[in-house]
Amino acid sequence: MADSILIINAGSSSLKFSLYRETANEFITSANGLLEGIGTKKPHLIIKNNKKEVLFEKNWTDPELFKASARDALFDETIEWLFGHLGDDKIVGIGHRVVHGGSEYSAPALVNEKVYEDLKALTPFVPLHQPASLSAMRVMLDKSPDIAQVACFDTAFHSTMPDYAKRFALPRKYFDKGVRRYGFHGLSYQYIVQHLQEEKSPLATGKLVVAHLGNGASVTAIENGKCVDTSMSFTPLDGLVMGTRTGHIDAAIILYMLQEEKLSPDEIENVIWKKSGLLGISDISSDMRDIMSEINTNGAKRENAKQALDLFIYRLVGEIGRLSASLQGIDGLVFTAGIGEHSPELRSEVCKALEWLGVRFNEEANKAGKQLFSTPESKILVQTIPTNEELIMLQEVLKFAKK
Ligand SMILES: Nc1ncnc2c1ncn2[C@@H]1O[C@H](COP(=O)(O)OP(=O)(O)O)[C@@H](O)[C@H]1O
Ligand SMILES: CC(=O)OP(=O)(O)O
Ligand SMILES: [Mg+2]
Repeated sequence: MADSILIINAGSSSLKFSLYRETANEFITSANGLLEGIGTKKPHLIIKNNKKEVLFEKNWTDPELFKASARDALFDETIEWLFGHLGDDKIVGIGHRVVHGGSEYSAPALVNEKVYEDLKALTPFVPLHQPASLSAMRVMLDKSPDIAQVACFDTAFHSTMPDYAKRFALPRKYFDKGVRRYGFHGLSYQYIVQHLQEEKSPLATGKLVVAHLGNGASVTAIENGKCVDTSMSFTPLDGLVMGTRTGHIDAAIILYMLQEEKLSPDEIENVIWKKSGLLGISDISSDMRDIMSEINTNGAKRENAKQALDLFIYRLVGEIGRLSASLQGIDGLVFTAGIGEHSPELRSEVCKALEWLGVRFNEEANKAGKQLFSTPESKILVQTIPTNEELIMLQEVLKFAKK
């Protein structure tokens, strides 16, 4: 019988989980699960062990389970499997990734009914992300009220931003109501800082920009391990071009959609969160791999794909420039998350566009996936570091776990 910790990362259409089992005083991954396609006709669950062997796989065919409202039912079945798999092992703590902690939660918090209600009140700020975390939390609170559950916030890392980086130029009352720049992907940024500290990298105490480029994408300016500014703001819609989100747009476009196109708030929400970004421009896909393959294979929509990629890079480079100015120069640039970790082509284009900043890099080292791929004459250290948001959550849960 061993202690286990469950880490849950609930997204708008997917849910990832990692189960860690204590072996010789260390928590080691024993299973990783991905429940995808929530709210579509293809809900799919796959669970693998730490050797990447498939432990369990399921496709659902009941149309009732194709609705977004079936999230809890699908999650329930996933948890059933997990509890069965545990055997005599005992879950001593659960970590939930919560995208928004508002102005009140700037550190991980033990979930109780009050915390749950506080987080629920933040739903209008993050309509696609918060309901998913809350639903996973509710299922687990009802199922296992005695297990310590810890909410780990994407916003927490950014609480050190100076006042001017937290404000919009709106009448004061909005700031007081919580309409502020918060920033997201904080668990990922925290991991990168921790990794640099463990490696005793000079970047751990220097000035750096970290680019978290996944389905959601953001860049953050960090000095001496603390956040100074970031590209996402009130919600994870702002900043860079993303898979399906607009990134920064002129706020008056929303008025145009509302007043001229007579779109409803729900329709506008759908356009700006789910139909824009790489998907909107390319008219092909939200996945960077599909965009690049369309360009490389000279597909029918090659020009669209090229425009999507060019804009993604242009806006990313521009934002790195802005953050470099806010830091008054940088010592390092780090790429992470799906695109950042796996696309040498993208990293290469970004680095070429940053030559003016003193970036020099070795293309072979970049292609080979070497962590450090800047050359000795580069003014800036350029690295690829695989992120590990789950590890940060595991560390937080261990502080609360009832063992
Ligand atoms: N080899 C690759 N080349 C380009 N992009 C990739 C590659 N592998 C993964 N990606 C991109 O990474 C994205 C997912 O990143 P990830 O960090 O897992 O996102 P999330 O956690 O938001 O789901 C995908 O949308 C895909 O575009
Ligand atoms: C905050 C955010 O955008 O998260 P994700 O990239 O998982 O959608
Ligand atoms: Mg992610």
